[in-house]
Amino acid sequence: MTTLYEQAGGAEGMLALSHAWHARCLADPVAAHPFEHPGHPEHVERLAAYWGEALGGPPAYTDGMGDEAHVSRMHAGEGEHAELDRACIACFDVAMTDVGLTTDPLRTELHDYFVWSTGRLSAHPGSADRIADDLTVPRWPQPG
Ligand code: HEM
Repeated sequence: MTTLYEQAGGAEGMLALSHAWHARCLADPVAAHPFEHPGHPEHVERLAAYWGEALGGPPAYTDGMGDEAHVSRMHAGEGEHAELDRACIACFDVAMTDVGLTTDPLRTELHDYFVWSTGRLSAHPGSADRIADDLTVPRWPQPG
C-alpha cells in the first residue's frame, strides 16, 4: 500500500507543506502569535520530518531530532486554545492548496490527520507534568 507520505510527495512534499503551513500561520491574525517568538531555526524542517514519520515515511524525526514526549511537552501547558486550533487547521487546509494537494481522498486524509493531532496536542492545557517519557510518534492512518 502506498503511504500517505509517498502520496504527498515524500520528504520534498512534507517540506513544502510545512513551509506553506508555517507561512500561512504567520500571516494569520489568530494563528501567528505562537510562531512569532524566535524558535528553533530549523522548525520547518523538523516539523516536515515529524509529519513524514507519522504518515508512513522514514523515522527522520526520531532518528536524532526528537521524540513524541518532547513534541507533546512542547505543546502542553498553554491553556485552552480552541480558537487557535481552528485557525491552525484552516491554515493547514489553505497550505495544502498552496502546494497542490487538492485531490481527494489524500486531502481529506491529511486534513483528518492534522485535526486529530491538534486535538491530541491540546490534551494537556494545564501542564506537561503527566506526559510520559516513552511515547511513540502516532501513525496515521491509525491501525484498525
Ligand atoms: C494549534 C496548532 C499548533 C500550534 C499553535 C503549534 C505550535 C508550535 C510551536 C510554537 C512550535 C515551536 C516552533 C519553534 O521551535 O520555532 C511547534 C513545534 C512543533 N510542532 Fe506544533 N503546533 C501546532 C500543531 C501541531 C501539530 C498538529 C503537529 C503534528 C501533527 C505539530 C508538531 C510539531 C513539531 C514536530 C514541532 C517541532 C518539535 C521540535 O522542534 O523538535 N504541531 N509547534
